[in-house]
Amino acid sequence: MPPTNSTYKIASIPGDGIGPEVISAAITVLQSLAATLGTFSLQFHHLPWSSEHYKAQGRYIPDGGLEELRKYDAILFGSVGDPDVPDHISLTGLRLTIIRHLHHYANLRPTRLLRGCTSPLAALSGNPSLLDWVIVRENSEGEYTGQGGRTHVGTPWEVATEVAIFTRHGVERIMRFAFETARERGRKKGKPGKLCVVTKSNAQIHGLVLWDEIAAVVSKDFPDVKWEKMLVDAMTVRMTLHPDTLDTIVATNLHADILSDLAAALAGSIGIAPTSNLDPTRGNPSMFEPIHGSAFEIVGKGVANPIAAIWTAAEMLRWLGEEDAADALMESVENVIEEGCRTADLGGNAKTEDITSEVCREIERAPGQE
Ligand SMILES: NC(=O)c1ccc[n+]([C@@H]2O[C@H](COP(=O)([O-])OP(=O)(O)OC[C@H]3O[C@@H](n4cnc5c(N)ncnc54)[C@H](O)[C@@H]3O)[C@@H](O)[C@H]2O)c1
Ligand SMILES: O=C(O)C[C@@H](O)C(=O)O
Ligand SMILES: [K+]
Ligand SMILES: [Mn+2]
Repeated sequence: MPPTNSTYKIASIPGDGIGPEVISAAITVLQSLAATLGTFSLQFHHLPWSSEHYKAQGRYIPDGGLEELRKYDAILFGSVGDPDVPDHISLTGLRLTIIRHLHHYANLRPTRLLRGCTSPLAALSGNPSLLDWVIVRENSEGEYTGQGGRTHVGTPWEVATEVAIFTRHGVERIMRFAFETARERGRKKGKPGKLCVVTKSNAQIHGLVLWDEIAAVVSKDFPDVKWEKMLVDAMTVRMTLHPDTLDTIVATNLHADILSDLAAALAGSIGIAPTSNLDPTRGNPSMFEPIHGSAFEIVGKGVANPIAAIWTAAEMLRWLGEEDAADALMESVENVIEEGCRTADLGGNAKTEDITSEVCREIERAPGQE
């Protein structure tokens, strides 16, 4: 196919902690890729929305900011969370507000063992292909709706509620998205799609029973996808002991949040794991971020692993339709890790900027680029 030379407008929100360090690395790598391939270009617009901004202005997002986001083709996000601001204020003030406003109801969290990474699972040594998953996280409701409240605050009879919300609309749309994802992954592998619906309907007897019922109804439209249910506690055991039996996984907002950190650790580090907050209707720009947070204890040391942010950048390119560029970027990343250039979380002593410059060098010397 001839190059289309599209130009994409990207809003970057580096945020807090190591967010600015890893987003700067991802942007450097993306610009090197765009310059080398010459098939697309990227224009970044930086938005300083962060806890510093909140401490100075009393809000994370300025007036009109959410509307402004709609002008972009995608959003590249770092992390939010600051030692001086309660975590629930920062997460709600920035990440969750954007996700709610732009209807990012599907959150995709791919995990695989990149070349050169070592899993803590002995069973995977010598056969990394045994771990290749994508977790589909429901990103709009469940345990994350902010419904509930506190009364009798500070007294011995204080009450707090945290209400999980499951709507037929919300559950059905994420199930359809998960079945479609499983079908598409099966098609690419030349096998039937495979979906594991994570649940906890033995104890969460209303919302998760609805979840299971809707999964069964939606499955009728996907007779080619092999699906099953699994309780979330048992799922942690299966991920650890039988990773090869899983492919696409769908879970509620909170269950998937927890399972995806486990998945990242099983693939070697939280420092490599990417995520995409998607509006699958494409009515709004989607937002891409590493799954990790602000990592306060390593801020400013130059040791943050930028690979989660770089893999995130590859997923952003994929969503924008630049599949070949995304594949080329991941090829370069894996070559760098395999050559032994690794940050401390992966057992090495390379700095953030070493990985960044090595990935750029690898992009420039990839086949066809000399
Ligand atoms: N989406 C987000 O923006 C997001 C995600 C998770 C946590 N948070 C926030 O971040 C703050 C810290 O949370 P936490 O400590 O639970 O999670 P975290 O992901 O920030 O850190 C967990 C551990 O992983 C390490 N780590 C994380 N990313 C790394 C990287 N790229 N390279 C090397 N090591 C890395 C950290 O040093 C720490 O030991 C909190 O305020 C939390 O609310 C935000
Ligand atoms: O759960 C969240 O929203 C924050 C963070 O832990 C994440 O994984 O995105
Ligand atoms: K993040
Ligand atoms: Mn998380």
